[in-house]
Amino acid sequence: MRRGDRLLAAVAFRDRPRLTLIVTAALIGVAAGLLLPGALADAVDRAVAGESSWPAVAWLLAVGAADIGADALVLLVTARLTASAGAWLRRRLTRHLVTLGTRSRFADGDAVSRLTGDCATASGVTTVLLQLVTATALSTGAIVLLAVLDWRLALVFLGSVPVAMLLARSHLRHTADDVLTYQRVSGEIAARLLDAVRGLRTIAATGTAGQETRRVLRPLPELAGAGAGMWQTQARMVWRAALLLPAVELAVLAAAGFGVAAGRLSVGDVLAALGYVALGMGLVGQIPMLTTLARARSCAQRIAEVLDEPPPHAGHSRLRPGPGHLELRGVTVDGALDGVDLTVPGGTFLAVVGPSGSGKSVLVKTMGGLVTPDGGRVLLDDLPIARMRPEALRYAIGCAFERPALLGTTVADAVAYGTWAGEVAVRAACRAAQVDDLVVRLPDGYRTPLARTPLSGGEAQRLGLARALVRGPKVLLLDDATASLDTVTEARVEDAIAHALPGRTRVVVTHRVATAARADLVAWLDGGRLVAVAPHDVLWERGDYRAVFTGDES
Ligand SMILES: Nc1ncnc2c1ncn2[C@@H]1O[C@H](COP(=O)(O)OP(=O)(O)OP(=O)(O)O)[C@@H](O)[C@H]1O
Repeated sequence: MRRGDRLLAAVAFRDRPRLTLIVTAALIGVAAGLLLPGALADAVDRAVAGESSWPAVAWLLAVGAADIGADALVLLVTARLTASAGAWLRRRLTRHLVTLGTRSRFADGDAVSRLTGDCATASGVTTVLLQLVTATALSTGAIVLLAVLDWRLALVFLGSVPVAMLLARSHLRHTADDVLTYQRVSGEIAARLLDAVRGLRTIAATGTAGQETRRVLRPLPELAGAGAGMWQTQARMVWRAALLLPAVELAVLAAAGFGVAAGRLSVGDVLAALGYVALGMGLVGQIPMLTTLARARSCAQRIAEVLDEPPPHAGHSRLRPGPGHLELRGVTVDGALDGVDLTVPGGTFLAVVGPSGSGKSVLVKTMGGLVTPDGGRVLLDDLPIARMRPEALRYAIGCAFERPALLGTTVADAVAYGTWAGEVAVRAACRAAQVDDLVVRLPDGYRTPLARTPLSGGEAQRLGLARALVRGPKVLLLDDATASLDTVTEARVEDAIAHALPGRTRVVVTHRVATAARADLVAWLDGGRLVAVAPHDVLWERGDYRAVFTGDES
């Protein structure tokens, strides 16, 4: 069984009480539907014979009411079931995507389209299956009842079955490719759109709105082609089915006419036979539902693809007491780092320097457990960080980035993000990050919504820094996290951090010579390899080290 089909089965069977209610109501609906033609025939025959038809009419009304009531109940409950299934799928997918984090191989827009469109379509599977199963039960029951009425009529009706099967086969064959193409291209357009939205500033600055619109919509003809293909197949199916029904009705009616002439059938029986034919042909009318089922299956497969991505291995060890001693042993990240051995004693201020693309960011992300090395290990106080509980790791190692994403509703939320930090701790962190003055001047201070807080690059960086400090980590990793600050503010931030979190290990990626000069040690990277680890003054003797900052080896 495909993984997507197993997911659909889980969607269909997850709410057993509601499903039981729907199946019961559907069974009542099917029974009532099958009884209806017989009840009608009985009422008509009694009326034609001049007998009292009240009991038959009452029965007919009761069966009709049961049919309508059951259908209404099925509709109501399946709507709720579909809504809760959609929410369940979205919760699972969101949780998994967030857990995968930067390891996710799915483009953002593609992930969004799976989360919105695919979840919505897949969650409708119960309705689709129910309609198909109900139609099959009604058709089968109708053929049996037709045979009970007169086996000749059933034989005439069964003549239409091969035609109906051919219709279904041709329908499925034509829609399968279109369905897959439609889903794939929708994801592609969503991914392109998300890139464009992220780059709106650049698009405005470069005056490329038209060009970008064309780029986003380039796959549109393919999407339109697949969409039109699906509709054409659907339309073809509908008119073929619409031709088949009267043809079969006419054939059965003719056969029933002979039955009446031969005295085997009454007028009411002819009416009943026509009712059974309509019910029997109901399955043909449901053939387009096979397209919906195919779409639900391919959507579920796309969701399952994400859920099948193995989440990062989560360790179980608690934090080991220690000064924040970091050690990298033979750390290799394919394409970025090549067997890096580095020891950062607890409490050290380490600057990481090197030319652009030398692997500085990847190095600190590996130290923080944000990038899993392809080889080697990172140890914090002699414990591999891969074995640490994720929540312990996040409190032990604080990370701040060059372009922090500030998450949360208010400024205070953004700083306390992911912690239980109260107002006092949030303010202390903001003071250390030299951003408290700015926040208290906002209209509602720390309660100002982020959406109403226009921030410069440096201000956002300082809030990102405060978010790392609020956890009181024993290791602080700053990946160009103060690059937008002027050198005076940057030095003030460094002093304030040293004062607020004394004795903590700090690893700072920097392009500034002044920062490297203030550090206890400098790790110099080039081409993913560690060139040297030494105090700045010692390294400054070397022309190639000076060239990292000045571009001039003399
Ligand atoms: N998670 C990753 N896995 C593998 N390679 C990566 C990863 N992230 C970045 N790279 C690659 O590693 C190389 C070094 O990137 P990195 O961002 O570490 O450079 P950097 O020294 O910080 O550069 P800059 O000073 O310009 O910010 C780049 O070629 C980049 O494409």
